[in-house]
Amino acid sequence: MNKKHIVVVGLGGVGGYFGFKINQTNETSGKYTVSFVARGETYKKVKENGLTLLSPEHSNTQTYPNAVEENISDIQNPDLVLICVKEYDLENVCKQLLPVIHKETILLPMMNGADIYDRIRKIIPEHTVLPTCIYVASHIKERGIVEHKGKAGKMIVGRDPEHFSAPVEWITELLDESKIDFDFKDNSLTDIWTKFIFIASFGLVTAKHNSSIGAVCTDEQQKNEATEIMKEIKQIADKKGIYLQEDIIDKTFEKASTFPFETPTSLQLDIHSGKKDNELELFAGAVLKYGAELGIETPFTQKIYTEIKEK
Ligand SMILES: NC(=O)C1=CN([C@@H]2O[C@H](COP(=O)(O)OP(=O)(O)OC[C@H]3O[C@@H](n4cnc5c(N)ncnc54)[C@H](OP(=O)(O)O)[C@@H]3O)[C@@H](O)[C@H]2O)C=CC1
Ligand SMILES: CC(C)(CO)C(=O)C(=O)O
Repeated sequence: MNKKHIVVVGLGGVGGYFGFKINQTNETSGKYTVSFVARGETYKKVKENGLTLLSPEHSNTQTYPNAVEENISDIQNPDLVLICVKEYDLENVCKQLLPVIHKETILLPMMNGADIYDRIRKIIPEHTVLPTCIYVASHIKERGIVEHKGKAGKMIVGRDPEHFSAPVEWITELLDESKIDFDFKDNSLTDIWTKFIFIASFGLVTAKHNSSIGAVCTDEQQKNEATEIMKEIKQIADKKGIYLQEDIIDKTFEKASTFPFETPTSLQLDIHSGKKDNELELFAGAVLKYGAELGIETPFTQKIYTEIKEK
């Protein structure tokens, strides 16, 4: 039997952490074929030196996949594609994947955001897409070198609602063998939206004020702004039939208060470091789009979206 071909697209914080784990296990077992897709400087570095992960979980920091590709078009017969890019690269990646995937290829987006499944579906309508929620704290230290801090990363992977019976057992086996902490659920949407309500509200408010998670929990104005954004997201989830706890807003503040006071959010860091791209559309754009589609007013998200855009 042919080995399953696993492709990791994007070797940043997420792809560099989870892709490393899958590949390092496979270097010993040889059970799968693993390819990494990276671009520019990252491609050159990983092709030359392998992928480096600095993490308390791995004493051997290097891993070398079966192939490193610079272009998605060079991938052949992928069985599983881990999409590990920021939201602003998603459509571009999906358009390039469409001609290289085969009928049975499964797509596993490892990204934040409530609308990722819908956005992939628009470009890739037929294939199995497993909606997934990711928890990890990892970032690019240098091209080809990813640093992971804190708790072990975790994935909550769900069945595709449109391909509920797609054979995914081999994927859970792969994650198990790779010693990745994961839950597999029939429906992962509650997990995805529970994380979304947190990162969207805290991301937007910290980005507006260049503050911190602690400041959003304690400053009256910031707390109020985050609360109003969460209310809008809760209404959207309700209308979409996605279950969120009734006291999700209190629960979200409780969770946020367990973070060190000064913790920044990724959206805030991206906006205030003047990076060319950021995930504002992922956090606010999605709320505005769903609000308009479902006839739900989203004035607080609209206001903060405009304020951040004007920065
Ligand atoms: N990092 C974290 O701790 C967490 C991140 N997330 C979410 O996960 C998603 C991924 O984030 P993260 O890994 O941090 O992002 P990064 O920016 O660290 O990594 C994304 C990588 O994808 C690469 N990439 C983009 N397009 C292509 C392409 N066409 N071909 C090859 N490589 C490509 C980028 O390349 P280049 O460098 O050239 O731009 C970059 O290296 C986001 O939605 C984020 O919000 C969720 C939980 C935690
Ligand atoms: C947990 C949190 C909100 C802070 O780092 C995050 O994951 C993010 O900003 O993307």
